[in-house]
Amino acid sequence: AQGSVTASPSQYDGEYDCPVTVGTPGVTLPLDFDTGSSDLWVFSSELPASERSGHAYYTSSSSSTSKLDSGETWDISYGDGSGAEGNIYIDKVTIGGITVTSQAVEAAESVSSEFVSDTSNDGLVGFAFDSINTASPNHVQTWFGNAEAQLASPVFTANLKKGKAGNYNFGYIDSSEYTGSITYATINSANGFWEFSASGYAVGSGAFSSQSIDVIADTGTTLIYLPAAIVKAYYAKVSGSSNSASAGGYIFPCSATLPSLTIGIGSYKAVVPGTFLNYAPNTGSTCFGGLQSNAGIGLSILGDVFLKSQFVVFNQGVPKIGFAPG
Ligand SMILES: Cc1ccc(-c2noc([C@H]3C[C@@H](O)CN3)n2)cc1F
Repeated sequence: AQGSVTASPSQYDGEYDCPVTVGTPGVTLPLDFDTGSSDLWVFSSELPASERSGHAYYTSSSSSTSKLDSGETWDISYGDGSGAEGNIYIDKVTIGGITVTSQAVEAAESVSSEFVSDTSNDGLVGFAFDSINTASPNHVQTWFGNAEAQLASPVFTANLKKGKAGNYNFGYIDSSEYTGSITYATINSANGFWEFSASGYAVGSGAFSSQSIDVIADTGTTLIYLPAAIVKAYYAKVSGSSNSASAGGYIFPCSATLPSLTIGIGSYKAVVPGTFLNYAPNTGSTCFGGLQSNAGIGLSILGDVFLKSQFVVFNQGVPKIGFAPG
């Protein structure tokens, strides 16, 4: 089997949500696909009504194929401090025409305020490695982990776009979605992430600095977070920029012309256009950067601002990750 699903950006490309059908009869929910976590969870009828407002949700008792995964609970926290928790049902989950008949569906009994107010999604699908799934006392498998048996190849691809719909494909690589050739990096999955070493960076037309940068590819993170020294070197080329405590990061005049950012993957030079690095308006005539410091995060993240400039192959078989111009 192979499948494809549309990925729709929320405002400012804050996240990319995809339709996922759960249960029988199916309820279709927009879920945030997140290669930085490994829980599939949904808003559910078990939430207080106040926390469900503005959201669609899964009602296990209305699904003829739902079965309680007795004794199992989940409790997840995300990088921004948001989180959710609840219990678990086994039910059918279809994405892009591919059905997993016995998927662990983590039903939310409580969600943090960030999720209540983010009405773009009704939950998340984690595409990282099973080791960081939060189900307890036993891990449950990711949807992709369960779907792999149906796929010709243990791969999914991300073809995210700036300001318009893109897609995720499962089980195949569509050569019409990229140009040139795909360059792969070996993945170290010891921490449960799609983690690899980038080979360096360049700012605009400046010299490429060869250095190993430990990064994760995370579709659930909006921006790019790199070591402070690299970020400082980037904004040194943006007149009027400053690292603003009140804004929570680097800002600059919205009229600024931003240089591109090149990230090395092996010998491949992945270029993020300067326009992608003006993320969104801040206050007044200042704008907020798509590249920010990883200080306090503990690792560097290639989030959507980077990923939407590339075609990305996530190969869980090896594991390895591949990049080509999108
Ligand atoms: C309201 C809301 C908050 C956070 C997230 C979120 N999803 O993925 C991630 C990153 C950070 C890391 O934890 C794993 N990937 N963050 C999504 C939301 F809809």
